Amino acid sequence: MTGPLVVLVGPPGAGKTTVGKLLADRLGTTYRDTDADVARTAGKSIPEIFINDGEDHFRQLELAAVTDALAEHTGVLALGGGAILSPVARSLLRGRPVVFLDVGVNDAVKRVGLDAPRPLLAVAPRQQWRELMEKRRPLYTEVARAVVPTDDRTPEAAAEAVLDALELKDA
Ligand SMILES: Nc1ncnc2c1ncn2[C@@H]1O[C@H](COP(=O)(O)OP(=O)(O)OP(=O)(O)O)[C@@H](O)[C@H]1O
Ligand SMILES: O=C(O)C1=C[C@@H](O)[C@@H](O)[C@H](O)C1
Ligand SMILES: [Mg+2]
Repeated sequence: MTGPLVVLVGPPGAGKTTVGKLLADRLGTTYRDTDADVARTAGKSIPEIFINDGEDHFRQLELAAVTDALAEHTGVLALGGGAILSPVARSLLRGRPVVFLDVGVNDAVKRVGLDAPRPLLAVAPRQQWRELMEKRRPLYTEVARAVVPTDDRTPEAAAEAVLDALELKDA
């Protein structure tokens, strides 16, 4: 099956974007992010899509972006945190080199607090993050070939662990 060399999944704050870019550099390949694809297609930011058009519309755009990226991209691909909610997306991920970047609530909330606004964590980040993970952990685990914990790990160390897990060290 052709397609991405690495697909990263995981909740907001897991470091998919940060680690994905490091991995692409390490592998001498390109990085693609379905969140960026969706924002480009819609011509607005993700928070704006959530506010103006609603989450359901965002999820439709996201599934189209995931489908296209899996068909076209051969480098490192980071999926939006909620992309795995779609059963269609999960079935498209079968047999792919998917890594679940895991993170606990403490590190995740610390990290997302430093970064761009996440619409799903805007009100009560800790509680919303926990609820989201309760529902999603089984889905991230289901699609993943490997799980890489990122708590107390730098993005560089997490990228190394992904290469080890997928046996891409000599790639
Ligand atoms: N292992 C890490 N240790 C410390 N900080 C990190 C780590 N990974 C990412 N970060 C920081 O956490 C923030 C969120 O990271 P990033 O945007 O890569 O997460 P994401 O998984 O792509 O989130 P989203 O699902 O919202 O796209 C950034 O400020 C980033 O610099
Ligand atoms: O976890 C989620 O549902 C999301 C994560 C981000 O990557 C974006 O796709 C958006 O903010 C929704
Ligand atoms: Mg990201």
